[in-house]
Amino acid sequence: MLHTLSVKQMSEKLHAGEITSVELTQHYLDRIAQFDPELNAYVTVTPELALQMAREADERLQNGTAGQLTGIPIAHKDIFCTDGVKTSCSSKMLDNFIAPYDAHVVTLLKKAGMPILGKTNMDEFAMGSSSESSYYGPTKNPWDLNAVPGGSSGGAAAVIAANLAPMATGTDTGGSIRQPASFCGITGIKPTYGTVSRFGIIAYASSFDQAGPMSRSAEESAWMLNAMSEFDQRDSTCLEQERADFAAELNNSLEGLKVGVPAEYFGEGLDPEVEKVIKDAIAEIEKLGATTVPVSLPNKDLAVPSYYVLAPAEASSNLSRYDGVRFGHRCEQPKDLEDLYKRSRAEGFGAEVKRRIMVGAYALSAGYYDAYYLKAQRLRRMVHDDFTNAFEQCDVIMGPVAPTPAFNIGEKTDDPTSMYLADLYTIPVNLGGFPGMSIPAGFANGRPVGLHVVGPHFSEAKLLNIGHQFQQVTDWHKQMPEQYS
Ligand SMILES: NC(=O)C[C@H](N)C(=O)O
Repeated sequence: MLHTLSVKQMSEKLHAGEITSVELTQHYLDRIAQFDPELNAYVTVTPELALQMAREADERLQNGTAGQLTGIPIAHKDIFCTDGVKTSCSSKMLDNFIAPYDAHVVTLLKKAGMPILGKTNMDEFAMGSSSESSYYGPTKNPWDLNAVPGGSSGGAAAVIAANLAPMATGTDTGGSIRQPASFCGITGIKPTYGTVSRFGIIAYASSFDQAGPMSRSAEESAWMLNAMSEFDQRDSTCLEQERADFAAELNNSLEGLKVGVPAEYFGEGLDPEVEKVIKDAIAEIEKLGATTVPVSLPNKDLAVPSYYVLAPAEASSNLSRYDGVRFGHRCEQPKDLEDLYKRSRAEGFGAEVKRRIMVGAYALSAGYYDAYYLKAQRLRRMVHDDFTNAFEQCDVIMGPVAPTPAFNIGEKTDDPTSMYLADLYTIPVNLGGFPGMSIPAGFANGRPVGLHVVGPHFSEAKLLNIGHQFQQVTDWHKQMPEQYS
């Protein structure tokens, strides 16, 4: 079965001429047609584009200009602008938006020769942790159709878990790559802020937004991150630095690695089964030569409140461009300009997006700025400093990605605060701009659990090295839900 091969095996077969990219791509398109109506992981499927790109990839494979990922199909989160293809951010607001250009990430992955299967479902404008706030309805978790896949990159995680794409792009503002990766039993890494260009990624909270790869294994994510990161002057926060090889350290030994274990990540609210999976995974890493040291992240509890002032504040500004005039949803027969703005926005945005715009606009309003926004910025610095202090005693920090395995569809939709707390361990990492990775580490109540590995700025290669070594001695990343294997 083609879809059960690793990307490495697919690549070898493509290069050896044993399979063609057209065959591989068609195989995934057939699976999408068969399984996606139930999972709802794709917002748009692009068969003609996929096959056209697959034919081009086959030419490159034949004429010797193909790279490692040439011919491997990919799915893009519907937050990445894709030239000529609907880019909705899972919002009614952009339901009619055909992007006129590619995001830089999309350009780079096109250059790598990866045929685009389609665009994946997500929480509307990336605001959520369950992919339930999508205008197109919730995505289901392939491991259990009653469960959410996590969010906001829930569609991306689900397509990999269900073998409806071997690789996918995601974005992570407060946990949106790592938490769905954990919930769906796949690997995902959020790189250091500034590693991947944000050009052409629909902006949510610009000082946090960062794109990254999602795949089955750490090795595959390393290859994909190599292909998608390159300095881009169109994003002023994109780091101008020498291009790193994120796969360079994959085979290094973990002998002597110092793993920081923060007590605060194992406290109240952590599901005991998740705790056991994480402790067992850390023990496995110790067997590979690592040692653990207790570290402290005393300001952990300030992270969620700080984020939920700053992210909505940035969002209220970023989303002001959707006014029914330039692009996006426009209401029918407006009475006047004010009516046009009001009704277009009222009709185009869903409840969670409206909630955040209101919170953000309030936090930024005259007289409240110091009390909320400025204070939240100070907390952000304190959370950042917790990590830099901890990294003086250890190389990386490990803990759970989320306090629970995937929850049920509908379980948290009426309680935003409990939804926000699903990102309790991931958000602090975004506040500091650090890289963080989720790797499959086991199951709790039959649902996947990810191990969270966080490192200092620019330590992606080390994180992927840890992931790869762990995946040499475990097979959690190879497990597939029975009906999709
Ligand atoms: N976008 C993200 O990283 C997800 C986060 N749960 C949020 O709603 O902001």
